[in-house]
Amino acid sequence: MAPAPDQSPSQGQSVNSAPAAIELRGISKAFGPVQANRDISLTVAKGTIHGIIGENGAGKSTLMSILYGFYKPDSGEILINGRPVSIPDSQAAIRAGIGMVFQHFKLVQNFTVLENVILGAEDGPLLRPSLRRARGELQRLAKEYELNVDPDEVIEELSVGHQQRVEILKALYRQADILILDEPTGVLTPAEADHLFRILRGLKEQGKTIVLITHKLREIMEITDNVSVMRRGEMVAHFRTRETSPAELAEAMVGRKVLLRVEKSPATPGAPVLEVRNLRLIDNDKVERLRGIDLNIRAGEILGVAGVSGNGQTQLLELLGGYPEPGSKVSGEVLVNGQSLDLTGARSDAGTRRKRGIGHVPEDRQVEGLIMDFTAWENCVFGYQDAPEFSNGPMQDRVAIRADAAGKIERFDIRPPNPELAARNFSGGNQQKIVVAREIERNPDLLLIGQPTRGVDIGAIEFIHKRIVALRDAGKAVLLVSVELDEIMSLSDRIAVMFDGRIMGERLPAETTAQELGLLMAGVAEPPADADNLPEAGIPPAQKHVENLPGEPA
Ligand SMILES: Nc1ncnc2c1ncn2[C@@H]1O[C@H](COP(=O)(O)OP(=O)(O)OP(=O)(O)O)[C@@H](O)[C@H]1O
Repeated sequence: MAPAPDQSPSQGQSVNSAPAAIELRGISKAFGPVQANRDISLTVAKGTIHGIIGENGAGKSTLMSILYGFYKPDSGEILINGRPVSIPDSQAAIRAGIGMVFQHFKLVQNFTVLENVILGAEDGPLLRPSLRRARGELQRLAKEYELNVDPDEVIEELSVGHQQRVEILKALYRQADILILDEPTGVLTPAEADHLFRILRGLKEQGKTIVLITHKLREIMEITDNVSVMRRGEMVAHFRTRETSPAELAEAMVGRKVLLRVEKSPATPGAPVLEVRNLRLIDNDKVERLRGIDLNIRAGEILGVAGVSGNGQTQLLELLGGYPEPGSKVSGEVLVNGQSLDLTGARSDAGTRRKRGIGHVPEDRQVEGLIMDFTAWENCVFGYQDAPEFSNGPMQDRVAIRADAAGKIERFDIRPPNPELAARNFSGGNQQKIVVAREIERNPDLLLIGQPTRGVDIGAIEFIHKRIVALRDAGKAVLLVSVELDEIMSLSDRIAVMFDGRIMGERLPAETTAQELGLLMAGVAEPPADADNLPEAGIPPAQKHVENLPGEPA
């Protein structure tokens, strides 16, 4: 492994030797038998952006939750600006100048931006004079840090990127000097992520200290000053970012060399497995999400669907997988192995799809992929519990199901390897591995897989990619939806780009570039002559409300 640069006081302190913004000494925390943090020390210099990386379940979120007063450490000390502090709850964290932006936002959806920002803040909620002051302060902060949001907008009307800005504003309004962000870009479009990074740089220039948890080494290299690496509950290395490389960081995280690209031979496509003709869908809000999709996937082929989220990919996957939004209207034709797939009738459910050999890794593992209160072994079989190998006459064969789950946990290195643990007690990446293991190991003829590596660490990404390629090599068809262009480019045999409910074009990975795909993702089929005037993001145009599918009486 690469030598771990020291974390002697000089590394953790700023040039003028002011005390470090954060110093953790000997922090330990166990959840039952799981030692989530073991004797962790960490120094974060004032006015820097400090990355924390590590495999899924390494203990990153636990450590930051301790710093934010969510968990009480079993032992250890926390110093903020050189002074020992006790942080029994998040109010104490806020008093110590610490703010946190979680992976799953904690905003009240039917409150306005302003109400959310002042909710629970010191000067009491919703008092008239204070509301006026709060509005002024919010507008000042929003302007200063480029966090444009309308104070009167209701949260549920905002995009995810804007909701995240509200979370940041909430922390700044509480005068946070230290801001912790847990995987902040997982849910953002590329343009939103760029904007977030500009905001973070601005905050740093104002002297704020930022701790960033991320699995994306590109982000670490782009924005952090220092980076610390956790492995299996321990802090194993610290680096100055400009002195390290993605390969070195990957190795420090996983403890072995990691391939940062996918190795695969050219595809040898066979008979058509999925044929989609003129597929249209109007959702419950009467927005036309799919506007005539045509695509084919053959056996032994991976079709990657690229696009900025919100352009219909979710509806496409959900509809094919048997989870369309209730009340949506659908037309068109889908054939799987030459046989028509019921799109709206009694056999359009996920269970019937699975019996037809369609595996589905949904984009949102917590809502559609897992039952969070059920154990890992139950989740490993969820949807396939009626299969003959899991039945003992009319009863479920729990011995067989548990044995099957134990195999999946071992092969996919799901940690901790405890089949009795409820899904909600696994880290995000390990939850993802449970869903992927369940669906891939059924060896489906057609695998629908959405955001397969969201929140997944670099070693597990390598493994999941290998398994997807192996499925293809075994003659199966894969429909891959991902907002990660790198993932689409390296895994796909063909790439279809979706924009505003349509396929903008298809390309072969070897014959296209990220720039060309980016233009298609922004809705531009031909590069404009005026290259300076390229659109930035693939946000679909204002959504038109429609009532009827073509051919239906108005
Ligand atoms: N409330 C809890 N109860 C039981 N175990 C928990 C709890 N919270 C975390 N753990 C366990 O502690 C370990 C560390 O989890 P943590 O969420 O801190 O990891 P992480 O590094 O943030 O992972 P990821 O990158 O997947 O989000 C994991 O093994 C996890 O299963």
